[in-house]
Formats: sequence, C-alpha cells, structure tokens
Amino acid sequence: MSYYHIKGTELSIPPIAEKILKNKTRGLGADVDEERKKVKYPEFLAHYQPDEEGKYKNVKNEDGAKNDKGHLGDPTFKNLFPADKKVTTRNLSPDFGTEVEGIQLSELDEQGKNDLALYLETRGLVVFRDQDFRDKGGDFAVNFGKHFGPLHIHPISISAENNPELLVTYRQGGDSSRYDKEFSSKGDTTGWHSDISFEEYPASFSFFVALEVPPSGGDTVFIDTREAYRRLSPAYQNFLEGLTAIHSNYFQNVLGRLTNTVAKIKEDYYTEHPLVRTHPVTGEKSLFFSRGFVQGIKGLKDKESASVLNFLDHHLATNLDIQVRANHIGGSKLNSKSVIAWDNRLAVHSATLDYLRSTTERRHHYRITVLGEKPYLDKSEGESSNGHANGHSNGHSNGLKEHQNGDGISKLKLDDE
Ligand SMILES: O=C(O)CCC(=O)C(=O)O
Ligand SMILES: [Fe+2]
Repeated sequence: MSYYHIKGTELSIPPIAEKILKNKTRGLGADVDEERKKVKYPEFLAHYQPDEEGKYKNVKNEDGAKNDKGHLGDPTFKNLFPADKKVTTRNLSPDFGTEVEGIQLSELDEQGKNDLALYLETRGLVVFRDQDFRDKGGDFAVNFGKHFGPLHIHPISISAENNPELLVTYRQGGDSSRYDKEFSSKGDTTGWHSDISFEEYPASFSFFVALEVPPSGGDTVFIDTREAYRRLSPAYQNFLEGLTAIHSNYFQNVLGRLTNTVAKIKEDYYTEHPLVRTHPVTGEKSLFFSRGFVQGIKGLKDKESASVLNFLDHHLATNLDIQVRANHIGGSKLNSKSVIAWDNRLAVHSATLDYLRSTTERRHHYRITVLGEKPYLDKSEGESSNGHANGHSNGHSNGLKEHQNGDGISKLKLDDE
C-alpha cells in the first residue's frame, strides 16, 4: 500500500524552507568546534558521526503493555515521595500536570521508579525541579531510562556523543538566520505531537532534561488527550474509535536529508495506529492524535480525511483548559535544573520558540525516550465517555499536601550552578 500526503491539511515542507535549508547543517551554527567550546554540556551536543549511517535498528516491544512499570507502581506513591522527605507538589491544572520539588530522580530505587511510572500515567506530565540529573552523565541517563523499557534510537535526530539513545535539542537564541528560517513561510512553529508516534512501538515515557535554557520563554506546552477525547460527543467518539491514522516520519526525514543529518536508521516509516487508544495501566482512553506525524486517515477520501484532521487540530489547539505550559526554570531555588517527564500515550506537546528573536541565550536539552506498547483500543474497557477503568482515575489522590508557591518566587535570584 502506498501512502501520500493528504491534500487540504497543513503538513508539508514549504518550498521556501527547502531553499533556505538546503546544505545547512542541522542545529549547530557554522563553526561547530567554536560552539562546542561555549556550551556547558558538550557531551550532549549535536554529534555527526558518518559511521553511524544506517547502523541502528529499534527493537520490537511486543510485551510492552504487560511489562509497563506502572502495573507495579504503588497508588499511594510512597516510594516516590517517601514520608521522611519534604516534598512539595503543585498541580499545574487540576487533572493534568504537576510540579514536584524535594526528591532527586537520580536517587529513586526500583520501586520508586515504578511509582514514578504510575504517577506519570496519572498526571500526564510532571516537572521535577532542582535535579542533579544532568550532571550524572550520559550512561547514567541511559541506565535510568532502561528501567522503564527499551530506549528509542531516533532515526535522524541528533544524539549525544557517546549515547545514541539520548536525543539532543539545541537552539541558539538571537540567531537571526534561524529565526528567519523558522518563520520564513509560516507564522507559527506549533507542532503538536506524541513522541515518535511513527514507530510501530511508539513512546511511553519521555524524560526531557534541561541543560541550558533561556531565563524566560522556550516553554513546552502539553495537551491532555484523555480529556480531549472525553469532551467529544458519544457519536463522534464512536466514529473516531473506528478510525486508523497513518503516521509517518517522512517529513522529518526530508528535513534530515536537506540538512545533511546522518540517518542512524534509513527508513521512511508509514505506520497505522488507532485514533483512540487505551492505556495499558489505567485503562483510560485518549485521542492518539500526533498531528506532526499523522499523514491521513486510512480508508477515508482526501477531503474526509482532511476534515477529520483539521477538526481534531482545532479541537486540541483551541481547548485552553486542557493545556498546560511547562517552563524549564523554576522551583523555590529558581534554577534550570529541571527534568520534565511525560506519558506520550495521554498527552501531546509542542515546543515554543519565543526566545529565538530577542534573547541570545542557548536552549539545550537531551531526551530519554522509552518505547511503549503497540497502541491498541480495547472497546470492552470502561464506558466510552469516561474511561476510568480500574481506579487510577484523574482524581487520584497522592496523599500529599499542595503548596501554592505564589509570591516569593519573584524575589528569588537565579541560582543555577
Ligand atoms: O523543545 C521542546 O520544548 C520540546 C521538544 C520535543 O518535542 C521533545 O523533546 O520531545
Ligand atoms: Fe516531542
């Protein structure tokens, strides 16, 4: 079966961008060695290794649903938030997103990590402040991630020097050519997606580790796709439950080829996934609408497919009360040592590039990406409009007190090192 881009939707690489991109090297400026000297974490810098061309393959995670560590999590989260630690949590919204301070992810034992899996599956995304994670090195990060499942190696995205599993994102603020490129042919760079949804076994968890971030801006924005699903009428839910979306990394690969990125895996994937999926641990349904990678709806005609995609685009983007913004600097000690972790099965996210034009700061992260199960829809699970199948509902209490940190923060100085 051959697939093609669905007419009438917005996903395409505009010809102007193609012209600008041609023969540029992705991510880094012209002088890679100079840039290397300036960054604080050069081991997590873009690294082009021609001998990596076509070298890797991602594993099949056939038992992903059964092996999900959330099954082993304690619903009181007592190993994640031990009673002898002074932990504060502040929900970013009532049902989605939490900011946590007072624990070190790097110190979690096995059971603490299992609780973490369940906590992410409940809250969707969690911002952990003041972490020592980034100073523990690449091998540490890889070992941490492996607890949750096999790690993904990205086909074309740049990765850390010695750890192909660590995907690097890097942008230099104040780089006018970068700004011109990003906004040459479009007025926004919003790209809602669930990480690597084009894979047969897409991501369960992502851990996004801040290395250098601008003092403001560059937030990552998240949408709760469980609630996006629940907001639809039963008739439309039913319609979507019968649909399969075609996901592809084709456009990402085109971009990679235009920017001379070494392809670690030289494949264009076209993968079919249900548009509504069931979470293997909570049993909740969510819209699996990874706009950045979805090319069309299987079996629908062009205009039908475009209308579903455009409707869902609009449904997600205009529902402000199912969105949260996660910033990368924060906490009572106001620093950038944040790790943001999320469950890609119940959230989509987008980067923001507001820092590109007027700051000269660098924004540098690495991401650990864990492979999850092959997405499935269990139609027998729960009622269609609520989906709280086995008790791990949104209302799940973690037994912790919340502390609204409110004022105070503005008085704190950036304490980054
Ligand atoms: O840069 C960001 O804020 C998010 C990038 C992203 O989509 C990711 O790392 O998965
Ligand atoms: Fe992402």
